[in-house]
Amino acid sequence: MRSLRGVFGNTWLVLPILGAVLIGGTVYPSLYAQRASATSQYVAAIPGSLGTLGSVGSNSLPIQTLENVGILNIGSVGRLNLAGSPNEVNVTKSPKGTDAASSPNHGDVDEDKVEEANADVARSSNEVSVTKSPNAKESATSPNHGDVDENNAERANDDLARYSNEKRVAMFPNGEDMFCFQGQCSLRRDRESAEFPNFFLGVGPGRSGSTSLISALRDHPSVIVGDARNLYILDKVRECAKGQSAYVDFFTSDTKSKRKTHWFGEKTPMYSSHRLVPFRARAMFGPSLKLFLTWRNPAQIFASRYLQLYEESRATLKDENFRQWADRHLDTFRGIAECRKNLLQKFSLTERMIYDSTFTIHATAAMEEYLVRLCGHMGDGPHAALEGRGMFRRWAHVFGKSQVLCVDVEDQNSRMNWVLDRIAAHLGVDRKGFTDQPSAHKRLNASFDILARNQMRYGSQAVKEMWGSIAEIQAIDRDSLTLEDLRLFSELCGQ
Ligand SMILES: Nc1ncnc2c1ncn2[C@@H]1O[C@H](COP(=O)(O)OS(=O)(=O)O)[C@@H](OP(=O)(O)O)[C@H]1O
Repeated sequence: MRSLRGVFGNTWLVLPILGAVLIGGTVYPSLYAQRASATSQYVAAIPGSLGTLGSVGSNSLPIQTLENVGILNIGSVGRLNLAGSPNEVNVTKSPKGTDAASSPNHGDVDEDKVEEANADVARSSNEVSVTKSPNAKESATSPNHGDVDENNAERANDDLARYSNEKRVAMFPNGEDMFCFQGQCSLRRDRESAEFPNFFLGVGPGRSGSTSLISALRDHPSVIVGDARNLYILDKVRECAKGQSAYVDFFTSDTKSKRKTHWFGEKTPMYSSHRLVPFRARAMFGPSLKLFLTWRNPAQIFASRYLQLYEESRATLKDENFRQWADRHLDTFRGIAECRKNLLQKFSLTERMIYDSTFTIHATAAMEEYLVRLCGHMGDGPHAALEGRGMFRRWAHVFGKSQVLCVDVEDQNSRMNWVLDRIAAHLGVDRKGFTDQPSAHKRLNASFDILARNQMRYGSQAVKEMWGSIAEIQAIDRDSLTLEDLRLFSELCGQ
């Protein structure tokens, strides 16, 4: 198995770090001090854990533990010499540079929330500012796009190194790991101390049937769904910092004792597009979190979204026809993808490699934080659909396949009782608690026809172009898939 060191081929960097840590941090005192301070964070986060965690901050960690806690692996990521790279990091702009560069994260819905989430990412990232591009006004608003100059690359490299040492994983004596991300550490799977010992999240893209899934879940007597429809917790650093207590206000009517026997959960489509959410969720709930990933053909998602905006929030469409609207988001998507690709190339990595089984989740988290800081992420739930079935790989990497259940909207449509069987098995709840539901048997691509009629207001050319956009969106998913992705998709979706 390739380790990160193997991937980067910089074993020589690891040895001094290991030496320094083992002799008590004399050569790399800051590394050691940071690790010790991270220990106090764990202690603060976990009531009653002082005794068990004391050893994490001691001066005599065995090598095995250092490997396990990720310090060596992550340390090696942090030491990569991005700043000293002979080639400057140039983020290629998408063809329609202005739109794409201005806002990697903009979405059509709830711009406030999206902006807040962006600001959170920027704040949490020590604000690596980017060199202003010719579209200065708009680029400047985004921490994430544009050309990255050498100083900033150097600062980013420092940030990555700091991240690597501060936000770690600790090992409990019994071999259980605890994952920390941005100061938030997962609690032990100790039912007494966790606010929500049994928690699930709906993390599928918007317009993929997430509301009907959550309604079915809400129906079960052992399942309690958050008060509001979309809770927007994990896309905000501020909320994540509260740990599981961030959720308490949304479940006001339910007592703490009920939380030990019932499943609690929420769905927020934004979680599918925010690249850091899987890591935050892992830190907040630990490895036992259950996930529901609703899936729908990305082109259908786009058609459904456009029509929803047309009905509910026409102003955000700025009178764009479907082609113009879709192009705007395709440009943003491609701009982000290009930016990530260029940065990853500096490390001789690809998207696929950082979600490969040879990468620890801690190393993937460090890399994602860095990429999100410089390149941004899609800012609206439905737009995550452009990532296509690759999204299954990301969630399975962070939680393991057994924690992720795919719910394809086509199955909700044609065999809902089969879907309910699977949901009950996934949560381990009594199947009889779900009311049998007739399948909807809606015409699933109805949105395309409705969209075509809608586009007539822009003329027949707009209808023709609409089909071009739809083909492009479908091609992104199709062309990026490997056999392995397809296998994972079939396995998780039960197909
Ligand atoms: N059972 C079943 N069969 C077929 N289609 C279904 C089903 N349940 C939900 N849907 C369709 O899913 C779309 C809404 O998805 P979401 O609930 O995820 O939307 S939202 O992001 O929360 O607003 C919306 O799609 P469109 O009708 O194409 O707009 C719903 O009709």
